[in-house]
Amino acid sequence: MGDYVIETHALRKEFSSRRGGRRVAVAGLDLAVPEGGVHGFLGPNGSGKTTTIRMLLGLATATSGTMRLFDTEVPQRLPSVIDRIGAVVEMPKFLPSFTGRQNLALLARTRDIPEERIDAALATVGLTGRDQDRYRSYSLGMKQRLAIAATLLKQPRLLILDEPTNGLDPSGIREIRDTIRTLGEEGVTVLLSSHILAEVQQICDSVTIIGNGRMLASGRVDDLLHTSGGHRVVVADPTRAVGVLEAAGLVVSPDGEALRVETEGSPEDITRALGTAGIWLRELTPLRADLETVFLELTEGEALGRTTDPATGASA
Ligand SMILES: Nc1ncnc2c1ncn2[C@@H]1O[C@H](COP(=O)(O)OP(=O)(O)OP(=O)(O)O)[C@@H](O)[C@H]1O
Repeated sequence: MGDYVIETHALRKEFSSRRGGRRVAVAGLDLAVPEGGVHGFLGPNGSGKTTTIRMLLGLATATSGTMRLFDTEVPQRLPSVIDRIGAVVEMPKFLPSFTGRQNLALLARTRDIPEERIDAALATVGLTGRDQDRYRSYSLGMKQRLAIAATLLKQPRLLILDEPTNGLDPSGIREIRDTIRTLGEEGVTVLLSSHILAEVQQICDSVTIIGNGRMLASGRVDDLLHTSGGHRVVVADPTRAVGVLEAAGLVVSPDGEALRVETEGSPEDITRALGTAGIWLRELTPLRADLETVFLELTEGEALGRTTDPATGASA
């Protein structure tokens, strides 16, 4: 305890379904988010990310389980830690005819926050220079960054962002990514939920991958990617090489002009087998699995949502 900014234990959330059964949105989730850096909270659509975030923020009631933020039990003691937490769960309502800066100034005044913080917040999200434009002229990405700037006014130690890149074009995604990376480097702990791995892989230090409300994997991105993705092999005679490699007990598949030797084969196994048969390598390249591949393997076959029969409790 104490090393994690967010901890949940056996967290569960059930909704009543229209058929009178129960829909299990979060099914016994143990989440542990270390302090500092960017933590990806990843899972397919409907896997329970938003529901978990809403429970952490006291916006939804857990059916059972426990949650701690900054080592403090929530929702019971949420008021004592809420000042340290910023969250963008849905787009806040800004005044369209006000500029970005005026919107922030209004928020600062109503929340009794020194207006001097506005410049820093705008700079962190990369809106300096566009702050005098009216909100209604902002692109979706700029609106999203202004929403983040608004939460930065209270200088949070934990920032929770629910799918901040949803609906953005590639340049908008890049801008949000840069903003989040900056925050992580400044020592803020960022919980970043997403269902698109490729978007977040570069900026996450650690991740939790969920499916159907359950944890499928968690840890440092480097460790999750450690599993080799096999090897690419190029030889003059691939047909003969396939026979030789398979005879050595390796799993081989064609990969364009090359061959792909699956994860079990070490570089030594491959070179030994081919060399013994007088086949000389032109190329041997380790294939590094990316987070998207790990994610797809883990979430493959995960049905979205789950309903239990009210009488038997069995999954339907
Ligand atoms: N208010 C609600 N009433 C009934 N069911 C709900 C409610 N909110 C969420 N659910 C269900 O709970 C499950 C998890 O939804 P949730 O929104 O938490 O997933 P998510 O991982 O955030 O998905 P997305 O990436 O699409 O936002 C889904 O099956 C959803 O339909």
